[in-house]
Amino acid sequence: MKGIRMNNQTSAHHLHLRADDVGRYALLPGNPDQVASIAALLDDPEFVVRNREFETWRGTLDGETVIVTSTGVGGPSTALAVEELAALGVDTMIRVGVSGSMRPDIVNGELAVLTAAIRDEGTTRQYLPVEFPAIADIDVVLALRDAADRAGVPYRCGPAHTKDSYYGETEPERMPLAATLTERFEAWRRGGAVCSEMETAAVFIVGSVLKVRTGAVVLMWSQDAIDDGTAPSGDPLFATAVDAVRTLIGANTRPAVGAR
Ligand SMILES: O=P(O)(O)O[C@H]1O[C@H](CO)[C@@H](O)[C@H]1O
Ligand SMILES: O=c1cc[nH]c(=O)[nH]1
Repeated sequence: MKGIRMNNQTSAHHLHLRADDVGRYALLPGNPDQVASIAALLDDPEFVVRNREFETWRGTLDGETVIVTSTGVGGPSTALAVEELAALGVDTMIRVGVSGSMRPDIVNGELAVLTAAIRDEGTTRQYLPVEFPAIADIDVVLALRDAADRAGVPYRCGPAHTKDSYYGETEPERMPLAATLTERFEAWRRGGAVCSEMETAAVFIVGSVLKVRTGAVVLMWSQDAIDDGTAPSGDPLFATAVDAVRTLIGANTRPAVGAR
């Protein structure tokens, strides 16, 4: 397999997936515990394989194979998941995650359709200079926005803040760099970031480099919910992501930027 390490020439080094396990479409939650719940919305869901933080289930939508693979937390594991899936033939990937809202008016459980990501992390700097924007594919964004409309859930569209340190975001005052973290977070907020999370920049930048389509939809915890631990339901998030994949399958288009 070109470009990635394989185990005995058969399965991808980290995901343990083979080319005939996958189709063109993948949903990418961070959390392995969410994979089966998302796959349950596909036809004929079945467990495929698990290695490390990477659990994969497979099903179909309108006859097309769709896989659900967890990426784990953060850029490094997410980047290698995108790399291995792209090498196996997946050309459309949607992150399905959880985030903290960055605006006081956002209600616990609103969704965010992410159009871009602030690259406040380290992984993507090993792919492209920071001047290169981490942006989603336009067709994936529109499919997600239409799906959120159909789901009838409140949602925002805009950029995410992607970082490496969860506690640097949620408890910056504890960090030696407290003043810098707080000042930068306020700048992201004033620039229009809707939420903060840990994987989207890697999905978008590695997707750009590998010429695959990417997008992301995330559930937003309100600031109060982050403080008191009130988890919003994941059901509208999962339904929106799966509905968007159905739209993209129906359109049957391929990534617009270059053929691999
Ligand atoms: O629920 P997931 O997709 O893992 O997303 C969020 O949750 C984790 C932090 O608790 C980070 O991975 C962050 O991006
Ligand atoms: O505030 C939050 C909530 C979930 N995930 C994050 O990365 N940050």
